[in-house]
Amino acid sequence: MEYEIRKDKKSMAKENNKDRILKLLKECKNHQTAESIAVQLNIQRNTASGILNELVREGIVQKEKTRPVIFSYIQPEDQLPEDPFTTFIGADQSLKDAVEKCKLSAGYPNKGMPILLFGSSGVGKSLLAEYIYQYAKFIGTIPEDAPFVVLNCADYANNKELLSSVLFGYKKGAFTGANKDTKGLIEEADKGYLFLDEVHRLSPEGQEKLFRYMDKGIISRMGDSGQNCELNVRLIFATTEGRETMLDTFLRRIPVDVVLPDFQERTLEEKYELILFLIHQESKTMNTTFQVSSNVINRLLTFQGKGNIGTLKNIIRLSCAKAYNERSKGQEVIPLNLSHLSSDTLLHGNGESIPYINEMIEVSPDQDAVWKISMTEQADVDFSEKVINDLIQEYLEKDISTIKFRKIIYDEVNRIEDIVIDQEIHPYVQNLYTQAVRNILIYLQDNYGLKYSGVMEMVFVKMLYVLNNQNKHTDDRKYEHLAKQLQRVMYRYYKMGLIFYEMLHQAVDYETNPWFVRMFAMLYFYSIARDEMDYTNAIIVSHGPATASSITSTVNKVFETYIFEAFDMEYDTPKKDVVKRIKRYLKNTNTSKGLLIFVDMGSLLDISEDIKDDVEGDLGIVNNITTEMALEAGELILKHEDLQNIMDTIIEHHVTKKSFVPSKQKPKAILLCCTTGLGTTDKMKMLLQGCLEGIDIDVVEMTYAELSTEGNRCDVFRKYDIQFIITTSKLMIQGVTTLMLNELIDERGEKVIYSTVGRYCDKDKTQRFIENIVRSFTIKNLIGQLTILNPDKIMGDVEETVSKLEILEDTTYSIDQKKMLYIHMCVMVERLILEKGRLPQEDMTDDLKCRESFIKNLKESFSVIENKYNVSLNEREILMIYYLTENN
Ligand SMILES: Nc1ncnc2c1ncn2[C@@H]1O[C@H](COP(=O)(O)OP(=O)(O)OP(=O)(O)O)[C@@H](O)[C@H]1O
Repeated sequence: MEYEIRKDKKSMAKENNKDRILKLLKECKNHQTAESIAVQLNIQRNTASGILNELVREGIVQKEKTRPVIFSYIQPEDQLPEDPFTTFIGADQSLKDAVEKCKLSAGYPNKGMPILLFGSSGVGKSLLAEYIYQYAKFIGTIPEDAPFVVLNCADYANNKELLSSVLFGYKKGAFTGANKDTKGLIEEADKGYLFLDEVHRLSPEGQEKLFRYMDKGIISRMGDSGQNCELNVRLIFATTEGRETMLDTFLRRIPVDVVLPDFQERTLEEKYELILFLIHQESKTMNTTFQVSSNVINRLLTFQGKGNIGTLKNIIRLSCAKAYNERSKGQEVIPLNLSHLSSDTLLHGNGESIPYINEMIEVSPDQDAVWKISMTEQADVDFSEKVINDLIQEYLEKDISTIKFRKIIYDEVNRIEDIVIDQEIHPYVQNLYTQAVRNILIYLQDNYGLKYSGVMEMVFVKMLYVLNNQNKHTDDRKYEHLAKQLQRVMYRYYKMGLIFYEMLHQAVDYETNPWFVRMFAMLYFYSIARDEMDYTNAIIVSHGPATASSITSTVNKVFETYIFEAFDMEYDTPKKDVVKRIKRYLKNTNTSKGLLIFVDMGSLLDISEDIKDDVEGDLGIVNNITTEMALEAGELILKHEDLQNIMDTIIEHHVTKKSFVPSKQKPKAILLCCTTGLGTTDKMKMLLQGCLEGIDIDVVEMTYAELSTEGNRCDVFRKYDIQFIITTSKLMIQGVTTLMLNELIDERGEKVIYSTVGRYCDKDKTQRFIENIVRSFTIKNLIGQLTILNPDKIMGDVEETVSKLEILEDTTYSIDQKKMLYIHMCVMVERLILEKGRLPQEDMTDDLKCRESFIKNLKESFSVIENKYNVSLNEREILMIYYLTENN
């Protein structure tokens, strides 16, 4: 209750401020800035700015983009009616291009330009058709009273004659029962719009008649071939089928087509807006306020089922009705939570990739545009391509110093920061992005020494919001080109930009402008990092896949800045290649304060001869690098000691400290996590242990349920230094790499093993470990090891079951999904035969109730195995299989 009261006060205060601002603007003749209004009314500047922008959107106030921006009241006679598309959700996001095309089509004179809308069922084709019609009225290409006629060709699919007569009309006597001349719908639509839905159902003769109209503007009624009637009808077509099912002659006549993406492909903000919009509609219908739990929103955001927005609308209707029915007498605010969603929806949305937000959202009938996320006018962000291009050129040609280079980048990044910083973000989206961005920044802090800051977090959150809502599409290729150029100059930051984007993509499915996001991240990190110009440059050259990088990441993290650069070398890299790499690095580096190189082999000490001419200041090389040495050097570098002193101190300390014993370390382990079935992890553990020949690493196991809920808070992370996790279902644990079982034998598995186990194991042992894995973890071998059944036979039967299931479910599983299904089902059959470890029945039944068709299909495809092995599936087993077909 306290929450509601607080919220009410807040919205009341907002209303109050809105009135006050409007009053002030009406009264004063001069233009006002957000700042001047804030001062006069004694309110926060960003509150004033938020409200002003809202008034701009409502068309009551206008804004001039001077610096600073000024606002003024628009006299009512000057206020324009609003473009109908402003209320079409997605018009400024994923449907932006589509809407532009619709506007073009509607704005075209005379018969307009016929337009064809493609999209799956329920994506909003009919709604968009109506919007096109409204827009044409709005811009005056059709009169206010123009008709809008809809015909769904599917309704007459079985009677093509009837369809033709409904569409084109008929003459008396044209067929039995035609007892008077009758107008067709196309005539009814004269001077307006005709919307033909499911147009692929129209017969070839019907299409011919349409072509005639489209080419010549005339039609003839059925049975009246002699007489033509001239019409002025604008056409909109829609189809759920692909382009390939339409006649070429038809497609040729339609200059504009539009594809509406599925719900799953919409931006996060757009999905959120759609959901809240639909709840708001229910709230208006029932005249009731709903208090929506964030769980509900999360589930709906990740809804994966068929039928798109149409289905979502039904789900929301049903849920609201259920919640409404359960209300107690006199209850004014009705909670809407997971218990109101159908179990089918619960299965189809998992909320997994969306960071968890614990917040209630109140939707009441009288709230105006409650769903609207874009609260301020969207800013356009863009890097000045020319500035950065010229800058890189100059820098590469050594015409400008690093300081100047950094300064210009700093200014450019600041310019963008200025644009985004006063964007007001919808709290829900803000929370989502903040969670994701925070995790990434902490990861970068832990691994690359990039100091986390709240301001940095806020800038990123706002920048992402702006990009996602940006009105214009930035040209990705432009950024690709810029980023590639910059990569040469600042590859460390390029790497961070890349990590930033990849992690963000995983966390919130972020897709818009990937290159821009990388660029911005890279430049931002670069611009706020400490000025490396002042320090001696320091690099570590070491053999082994990640020896140098592991030392540098420790040191950089301790000092919270990027002091050391790592050069990881293959064991057999020849000296001349080492020299080449260092020279390449030196080419773009200012070394006036000297260069310190740590190496791991005495033989590298004499590379000084090869590189001394490339270094401006002193050059020092020290052998036998250890983390302690690097830490000590890092400290001295930050104290601006000169290179000679740094070297003397290190050599003095570390020659005598040769026997330094590091603190006791946790045992290393690989963590196995399995949903496949009880006992499977045990066998996999043995298999993996067998591969580890002479490598001192434990293999530990955990259940998926515990690991996925507790994450890295699980005890196992306290006891062991977990190298990586092998899992059979998707899993993300902060700070630890996870490998899907099927990735273990891929290139990725090899990379992960090299960067973990390879760090402290010699090359031969690591290589042997990988080879053992590749040999042991083939599907056939796994099944042979995990079960006592004949692997060929059971695999054959399972393969048959899975392909039959694919046919019945009318789907194709990915190769990875299939691999997992094969392993799981084989192990399951054995479990069932032995009647041990049968998964418990309880709790899960509810979830399956609405999956009747899947249950039926699975049982049917499984019947071969059922009969042959005399086993049967309980509901929990079915659910496990269902999850594998859905989630991977
Ligand atoms: N952008 C949107 N904003 C608000 N509601 C929407 C939007 N898009 C779709 N809807 C709602 O979703 C439902 C389904 O949309 P619509 O009937 O237009 O889809 P369709 O593509 O024509 O589907 P079908 O091919 O099954 O006829 C409608 O109730 C519509 O109001």
